[in-house]
Amino acid sequence: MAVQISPSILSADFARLADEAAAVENTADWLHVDVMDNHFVPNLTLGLPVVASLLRATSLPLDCHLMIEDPDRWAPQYAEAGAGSVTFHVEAAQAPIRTARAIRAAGARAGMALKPATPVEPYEDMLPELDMLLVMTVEPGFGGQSFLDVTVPKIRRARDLIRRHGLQLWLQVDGGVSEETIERCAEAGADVFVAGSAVYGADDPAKAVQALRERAERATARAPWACGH
Ligand SMILES: O=C(CO)[C@@H](O)[C@H](O)COP(=O)(O)O
Ligand SMILES: [Co+2]
Repeated sequence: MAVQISPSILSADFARLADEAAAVENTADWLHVDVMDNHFVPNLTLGLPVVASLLRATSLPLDCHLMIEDPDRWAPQYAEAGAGSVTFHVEAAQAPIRTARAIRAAGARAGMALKPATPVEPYEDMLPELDMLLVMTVEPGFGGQSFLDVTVPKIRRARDLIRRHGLQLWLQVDGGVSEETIERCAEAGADVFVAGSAVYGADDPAKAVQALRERAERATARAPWACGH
């Protein structure tokens, strides 16, 4: 199971998004796009028109993280627009299974996100409906926050559930992921790593992606759960 790095453009210069995407095009796997509506989270970013423009501006697949109310209505539209992956928050969804199926039907990977205090166990039965589970490692809403260590046991429990069910879904972490914290996440079982300030706050974003990948790969190789994968 390969490590994947998804730089978050929340920490990029919004006036130069095409250039900022190009800066990581050769080293990143995805471009993480944080959609915030100022209702689900106390911050406002961008929506479908910017996603449509970004799709034309980069060859990287877009990993859209929807921090919005009513994702049941909006998430399939991001998939129809051409996002490679669309992740909605379960706390905001009225019908998470229907929404995950609608994302897949529109041709994208379906992701479901959990805020730091939302447990994974109640959603065990719906994991087969998903292509990715996102464990938030900060409270959603802002870049540049400190990694919440309290979320690491949940990453471990999520990996354990995925393994026990024999599922292939990816396990993403998002928030405060840096060269200092990425190994903790990888050892606990994460395989897709979002990083905003650690990439776009660096002098060389492309090199920052490589450095994160190397650390995650080293930690994955020594992770106990990796045996048999
Ligand atoms: O979804 C979010 C924040 O809510 C993230 O994707 C942030 O953009 C990550 O930024 P860093 O914590 O890596 O600076
Ligand atoms: Co995000």
